[in-house]
Amino acid sequence: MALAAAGRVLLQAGSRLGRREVVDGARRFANKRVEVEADEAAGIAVMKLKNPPVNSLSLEFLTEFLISLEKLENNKNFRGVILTSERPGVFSAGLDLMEMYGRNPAHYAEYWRAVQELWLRLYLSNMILVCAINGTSPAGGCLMALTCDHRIMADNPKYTIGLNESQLGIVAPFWFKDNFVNTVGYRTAEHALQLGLLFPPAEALKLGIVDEVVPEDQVHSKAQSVMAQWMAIPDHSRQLTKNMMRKAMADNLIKQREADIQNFVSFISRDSIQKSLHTYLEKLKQKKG
Ligand SMILES: CCCCCCCCCCCCC/C=C/C(=O)SCCNC(=O)CCNC(=O)[C@H](O)C(C)(C)COP(=O)(O)OP(=O)(O)OC[C@H]1O[C@@H](n2cnc3c(N)ncnc32)[C@H](O)[C@@H]1OP(=O)(O)O
Repeated sequence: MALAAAGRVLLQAGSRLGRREVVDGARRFANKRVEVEADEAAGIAVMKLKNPPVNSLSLEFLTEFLISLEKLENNKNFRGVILTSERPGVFSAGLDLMEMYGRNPAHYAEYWRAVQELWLRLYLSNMILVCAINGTSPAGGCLMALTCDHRIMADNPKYTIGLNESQLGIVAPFWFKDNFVNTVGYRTAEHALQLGLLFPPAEALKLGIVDEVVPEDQVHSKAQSVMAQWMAIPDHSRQLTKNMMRKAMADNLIKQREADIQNFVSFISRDSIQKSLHTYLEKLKQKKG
């Protein structure tokens, strides 16, 4: 119920943005930041993140992504989604730092609600989600991948994945932490979260952050073959099992959603946290010059 209401708000936000949909033979639809190649006969869609330069999860991106996902969820012909980046090299740089820096409390609250919504929608999706991680994926990018049922990462040692929030002077919220703990186990999560570690593919595989590492040019074909394997399982039994495994964790956020937003707003508004973000943003800039 709460999810449906939030979804309506996002749809309204989407139309406020005035984005026009491009429909190409009903097989491909795109808004500015998300491209969907939808093969209705096969029941599979490929969702490509395309929010240059680094697929950061801005409020506009989150809104467009949620609208595209909802379209697929509402069409019962679609059973599986492959999530990937349109720009190989960066899967997603995570939450958009500019949405959390130098804004007002109302903006922080709106942004955080959308971040929660993305996580809940992906984590509780009835569809099979396969993540084709074709680039670096820190923090919120990693979280997005963690919501999927199966993760395949490109074997490129330049790419890393993990929850690096503590390196930015911020804290991974409890539901990021829970999702991570449920994936890699408590001790690994405790260690990695405190140090804000980012792992190259081989290490990520060893720790269970990803399920498979394959040569870069095989990420998409592998995602298709994994999807075929998952599609062979009857939907009702797979969905009931997924729900049984995930519901308690999602409910834990749903029941304290407003408190979580308030925590985020007061945490991110602190002068000390804004200073940390400023320092990190400067570091990103200096890296270039
Ligand atoms: C008492 C306890 C209470 C607890 C309460 C908890 C409350 C909750 C607290 C807050 C929780 C927040 C959780 C946050 C999650 C996140 O996801 S934070 C984001 C983390 N992301 C990163 O650290 C990645 C940073 N980026 C990079 O490392 C690199 O950009 C890259 C991804 C490796 C790509 O490198 P490259 O291709 O070389 O591109 P760049 O030149 O570095 O970047 C291009 C431009 O993009 C900008 N940019 C990069 N990342 C981001 C980003 N995440 N958001 C916004 N913008 C980004 C970068 O600055 C460049 O900009 P220009 O200089 O203007 O070109």
